[in-house]
Amino acid sequence: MTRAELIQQIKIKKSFLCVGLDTDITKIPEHLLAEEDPIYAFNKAIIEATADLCVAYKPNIAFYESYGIKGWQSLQKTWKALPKDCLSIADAKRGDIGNTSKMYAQAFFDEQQSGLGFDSITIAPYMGKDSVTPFLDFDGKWAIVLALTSNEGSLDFQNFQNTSGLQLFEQVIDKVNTWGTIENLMYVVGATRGEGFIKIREHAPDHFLLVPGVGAQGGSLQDVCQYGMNKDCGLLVNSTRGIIYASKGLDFADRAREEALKLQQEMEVELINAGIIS
Ligand SMILES: O=c1ccn([C@@H]2O[C@H](COP(=O)(O)O)[C@@H](O)[C@H]2O)c(=O)[nH]1
Repeated sequence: MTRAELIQQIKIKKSFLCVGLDTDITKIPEHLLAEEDPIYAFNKAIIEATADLCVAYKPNIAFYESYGIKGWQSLQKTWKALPKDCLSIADAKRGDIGNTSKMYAQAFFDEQQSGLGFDSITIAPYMGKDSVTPFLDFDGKWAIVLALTSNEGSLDFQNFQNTSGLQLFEQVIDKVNTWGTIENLMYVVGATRGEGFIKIREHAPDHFLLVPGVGAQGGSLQDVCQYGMNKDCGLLVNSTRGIIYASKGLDFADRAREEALKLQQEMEVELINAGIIS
């Protein structure tokens, strides 16, 4: 999916919601455990219940690879069930020396080789240029690079200042910007970082940001929009547990839809206030 197509979907759906698919078999409704592939059955129901309300889906790969071969099969079926008008994000946080990163990129992008053809993948940039650029060599695909994450531990390194007063996440963005473009690079910025978005936008005014941390982690959608939205919206705001685990009963998909709808409605207001839609 291109940047222009993503912006178009945001305008059509009046939403910049990304639904996380971190499917934990211990948290899904009991009646699904009788299914041949309970994880896929759960994901399919969530996708069908939310597809018109979101512009992206983000399976976190840990929740699939932890089940070995069966988990990868659930992931593949889930990826195939994702609507074509939504950006598919493999939240895999990969990155290694160049020839290994190339294999990771093939694993998630090259459908002919691996059976998976995600639109984008999250990348940990710690190993530098050769660990990131193999993901940028795939036409039409996106690398979503960790910049300022939502977790407590983000403060361990990401805020370190150099002698010019620039924090590490600012230096990361400045450097990574030189490897790609706003057409194939996004950054991860946690919704819990509020005013941190001001600095992020100084360094990446036009890039899309993938923003996890609303819902279960307590980040504020309003703050994210106030400090992080740009003229094209420039945001994909993710919620996972707050949507997919809204109920453990027979009504789980309906309750997931209700939670997604609440976020979509708040997003519509933000898009109208910013003059992006009318
Ligand atoms: O900084 C980051 C980067 C990634 N994540 C991932 O996003 C989702 C958040 O799930 P919630 O249930 O909505 O909290 C999850 O897959 C994380 O691994 C993040 O939270 N923060």
